[in-house]
Amino acid sequence: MRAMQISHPRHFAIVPAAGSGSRMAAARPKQYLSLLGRPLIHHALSVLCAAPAIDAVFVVLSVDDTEWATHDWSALGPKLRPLFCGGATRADSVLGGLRAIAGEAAAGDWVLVHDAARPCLAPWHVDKLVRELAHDEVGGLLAVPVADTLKRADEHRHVCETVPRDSLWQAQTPQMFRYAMLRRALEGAREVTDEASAIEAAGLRPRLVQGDATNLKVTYPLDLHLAEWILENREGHNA
Ligand SMILES: Nc1ccn([C@@H]2O[C@H](COP(=O)(O)OP(=O)(O)OP(=O)(O)O)[C@@H](O)[C@H]2O)c(=O)n1
Ligand SMILES: C[C@](O)(CO)[C@H](O)COP(=O)(O)O
Repeated sequence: MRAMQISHPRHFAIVPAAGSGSRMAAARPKQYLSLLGRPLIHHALSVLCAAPAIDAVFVVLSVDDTEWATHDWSALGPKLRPLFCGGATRADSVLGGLRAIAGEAAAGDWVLVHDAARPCLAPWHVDKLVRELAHDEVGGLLAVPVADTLKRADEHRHVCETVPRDSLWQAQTPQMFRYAMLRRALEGAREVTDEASAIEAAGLRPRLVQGDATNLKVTYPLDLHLAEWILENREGHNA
């Protein structure tokens, strides 16, 4: 690891893409499902590679991934770097990616972790996150305020409580933290479903940067149709 860079940190994207997509129940991992004629993962990678603020985009693939090599990624340019070091969980995959780039990342460089399964990432999402967190001591994440009334269910799916939604947000990605801080946090907290949780477990408070609902995660089959609609109807149609 190099010395802390305070003045001009670089920005690296890490895209965990080593999941199996079990909830999608498709014949192949969801990151490779076709979305507007391209692998689903291609859409977010395209935005990240084109973002002026981002210096390199590391895709964390499963160790035995055989599909990556069957696609042509050349249109995305030289920033794109596959790493075959995915782990058993999302957190393991992200940590594997952080370890793999230890030789080139400095402690103070920013890392933006973005799910391969969020294909509707837009350039303005990245710009807003990077701009709003540029001078933040901790970092943070894109998120949207909860809009629905929330119910807690018992084991029979009867409502046992209405949970006040004030100050509740839904976490999205990218989640942006300093390299050394994020690596240390994930080394210490592996049972987490996002990077911010690891940072919180380390006693810090990530900042919430308001995104929007178009940056959805493709989890179930219906989400694929929603993603397609969003990309097709987005102003400027950057799909
Ligand atoms: N061992 C894992 C598990 C997940 N991911 C990645 O983390 C992101 C978010 O995870 P999720 O939506 O849960 O994807 P899957 O684990 O593939 O889906 P499921 O939970 O339905 O199996 C995805 O881009 C996925 O590829 C990963 O890199 N390594
Ligand atoms: C990181 C994330 O996308 C934020 O909403 C989410 O936590 C991933 O969770 P999953 O259970 O791995 O889908």
